[in-house]
Amino acid sequence: MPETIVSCAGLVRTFTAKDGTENAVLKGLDLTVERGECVVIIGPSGCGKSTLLNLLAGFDKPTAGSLTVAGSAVTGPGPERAVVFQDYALLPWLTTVQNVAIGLRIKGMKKKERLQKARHYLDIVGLGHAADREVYRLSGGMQQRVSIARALALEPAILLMDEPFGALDAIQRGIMHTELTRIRKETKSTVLFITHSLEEAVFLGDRVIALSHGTSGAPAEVAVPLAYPRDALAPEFLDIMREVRSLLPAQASAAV
Ligand SMILES: Nc1ncnc2c1ncn2[C@@H]1O[C@H](COP(=O)(O)OP(=O)(O)OP(=O)(O)O)[C@@H](O)[C@H]1O
Repeated sequence: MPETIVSCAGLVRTFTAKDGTENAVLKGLDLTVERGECVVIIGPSGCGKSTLLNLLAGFDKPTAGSLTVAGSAVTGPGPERAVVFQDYALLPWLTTVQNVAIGLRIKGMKKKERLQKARHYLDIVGLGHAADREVYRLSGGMQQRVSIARALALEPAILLMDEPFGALDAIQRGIMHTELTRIRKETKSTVLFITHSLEEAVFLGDRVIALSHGTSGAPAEVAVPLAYPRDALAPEFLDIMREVRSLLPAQASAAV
């Protein structure tokens, strides 16, 4: 039986400007994510992808509707929802392992245990050898792996990833796609991933969900029943990319 990790029902987020104008970004979104799934969110700029992620992370509160993660209502940030952003948000004055361990303070773990766990997750992201290096000396791709290790170390119910590879060059991006697939297999993580890239969406997702401006109800989605490793040039991959593109408005699909 699948276990629901994320459940949004009738989720509304309306922003009100100083002059009273209302911007209804989410108008009653229904969405679920099951344990172990990688759900990718795609959609035109400004449609509310980051708004949704911020609500899930507990950085923002819905105007109406319900939002639960791992069976509990979201009322603020928590270690069961780890966020990975495009900028790595690392502390440059700390070493790599200290950067990963620091997030574990929130769990009240002793220092020795924190460092042990941090080293374990650095091994998982392939950075065990760089544990004691100054983090700011690492490449962009390596720094993004550190931020993923920091998120994984929390052993969260879900990893929330907001365009995490957006700042990487094409080669690093490709490496990170393969790595994330491997890490998911190894840690059985549940992931909600935001991207502008159709190829990234189909490469990583079990399901790709397309938001639109003012999404209400269950958004359109495409299942990606392709085995790993996925070949972005295979006809069945391209067919799914086309299907996902057809869910986007013409201007947005021209841009991706
Ligand atoms: N704190 C805020 N206050 C007011 N308006 C906001 C706030 N956060 C987001 N918005 C508005 O909500 C809408 C959705 O923004 P959001 O950042 O979620 O879009 P997005 O789909 O992630 O866009 P992009 O793909 O460009 O990153 C935009 O119109 C934005 O201006």
